[in-house]
Amino acid sequence: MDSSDKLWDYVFVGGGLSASVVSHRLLEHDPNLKILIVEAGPNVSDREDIVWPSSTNLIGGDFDWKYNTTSQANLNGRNVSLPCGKALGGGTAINTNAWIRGDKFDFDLWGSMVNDKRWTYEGLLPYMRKSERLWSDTINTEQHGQEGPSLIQSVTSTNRHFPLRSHALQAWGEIGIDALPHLDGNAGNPLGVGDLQENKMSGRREIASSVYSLDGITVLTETLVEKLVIKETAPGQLSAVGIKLQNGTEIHGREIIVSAGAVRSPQLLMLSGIGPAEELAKFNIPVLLNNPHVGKNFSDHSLFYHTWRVKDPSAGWALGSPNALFREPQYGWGTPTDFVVASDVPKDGLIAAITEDEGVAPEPNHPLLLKRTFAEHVFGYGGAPDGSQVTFAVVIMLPTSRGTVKLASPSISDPPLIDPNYASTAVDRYVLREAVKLQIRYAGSKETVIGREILNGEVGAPGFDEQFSINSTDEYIDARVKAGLGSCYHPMGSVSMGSVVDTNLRVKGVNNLRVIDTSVIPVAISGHLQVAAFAMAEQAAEIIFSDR
Ligand SMILES: Cc1cc2nc3c(=O)[nH]c(=O)nc-3n(C[C@H](O)[C@H](O)[C@H](O)COP(=O)(O)OP(=O)(O)OC[C@H]3O[C@@H](n4cnc5c(N)ncnc54)[C@H](O)[C@@H]3O)c2cc1C
Repeated sequence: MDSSDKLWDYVFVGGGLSASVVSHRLLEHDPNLKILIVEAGPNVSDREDIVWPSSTNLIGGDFDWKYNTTSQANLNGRNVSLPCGKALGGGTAINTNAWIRGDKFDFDLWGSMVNDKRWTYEGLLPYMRKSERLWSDTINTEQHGQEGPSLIQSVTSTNRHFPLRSHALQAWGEIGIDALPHLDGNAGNPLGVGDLQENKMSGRREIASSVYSLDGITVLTETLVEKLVIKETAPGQLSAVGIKLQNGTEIHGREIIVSAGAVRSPQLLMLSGIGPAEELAKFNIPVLLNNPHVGKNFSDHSLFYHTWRVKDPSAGWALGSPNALFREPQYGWGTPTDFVVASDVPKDGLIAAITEDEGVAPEPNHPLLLKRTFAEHVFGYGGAPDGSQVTFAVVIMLPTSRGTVKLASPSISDPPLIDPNYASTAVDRYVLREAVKLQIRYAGSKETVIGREILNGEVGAPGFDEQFSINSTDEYIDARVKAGLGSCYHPMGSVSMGSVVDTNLRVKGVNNLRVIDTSVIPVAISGHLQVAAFAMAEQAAEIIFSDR
């Protein structure tokens, strides 16, 4: 088949999560549509090292773009590794499968920012439900779907009953964080303790391009799109008419949909002449549309790990210990933890941090002062091969730091310059410090059963002589965070709705061109982006269809 012969109805640039959902739904609406997806990576849906539990070919493997950020000023100048999926299904081919929706408030802020109710929580809820098939038909039924393509398992539905589960729950309660109703963190208010949920079927990976079948859609894999073909179709009227592949082939379509992810979508727009004029001028790219917002407003959730010693490894608390329980296969079916825990931060310190960032004290109705999810905590049982350690991860869920995606060269062969600008605000540094302090109270104080009975101090980190303890100073915690903070693999916001695309996901100023992926999300979402991305793509398909 020569894909350059036809006039396609829809041409997708990138065959990741969003493209899989939108293209599948479009064809479902109208089976006569001619749809093409061009994806840089291969189809990995049958590879055992991808779909089976305990796969190791994920981060840093064959289907990871293996990006690095620019030197991060607030992280000792480190270049931070930022993995992204390079395969049909995109991130869902290598991601960790955590199914975490986030806070209702974040979506409502998105909707109010762009003045369109479709992007509020209530507006997206039908699509969150449409995308999922929850294992339970009794938990929060008005919040969850039962018929969607993505099967959602939980740590309890898969019978992973870790030996520390009741201790872990008790310990959170002892420091003031209570269990959520039905232990369900995916009902709009995740503040509290919820069971881990994952888009997996008994451990088997649910790649978006498999669960949303692409039968009937033409897919070119291992093919890089170099740029979009944009023409002046009438005086002052720009229209996307096709794409150009790296091998020089031009392909034409009635509508072009860029779904290359939050790192590559802004790059493709800029290489095609849409972006900040001064950026394009650096590489002699003719400016078709000067939009200074392309590549701005970029953010990522960040992740910090620390490890704690188990007092008595022979007690069999952690993976790797001789505990026979862990030989049961289901313990390899997902992340070894019981709970995903979401917390707010103390507001006094937050007010000081906002004042430092914004130059004035915040009004009482400042959005950050509401009770919201700022941090997420995951206490994990896979710390050491002999079961002698457990891990603690904190994720900064509501970053206020904003960075950029800029061109490194005029060639698609070079990844762009990726600068999430981690921990550049006083708010983010404060949240990190407070979240780590909470975890130290949980793991290293007499306040909790875990600190009293199970653990025996923190392991520490290379280059530091002391370990975390309840006596750790702010300076020490900050230094550890600077040395250890990494990406949580959730780039977003670089082609923002409102400033680059409209609320129908059309690129402002160019006909027949949309962007649909996490780059359009204009605010930080305190979920792990998959849920938001699936719901956004489900809604996008309906918007496209009703625009026809
Ligand atoms: C290691 C890792 C772990 C993660 N863990 C989780 C998790 O546990 N829970 C969660 O909710 N989210 C997780 N995520 C994030 C989630 O997978 C992403 O947010 C999601 O996949 C984004 O969807 P998207 O459609 O925006 O882009 P993607 O799914 O990334 O798709 C973009 C596609 O475009 C292709 N592409 C890019 N440029 C070109 C080009 N020039 N030509 C052709 N094709 C191109 C890419 O190869 C890719 O396939 C994780 C991500 C990673 C990488």
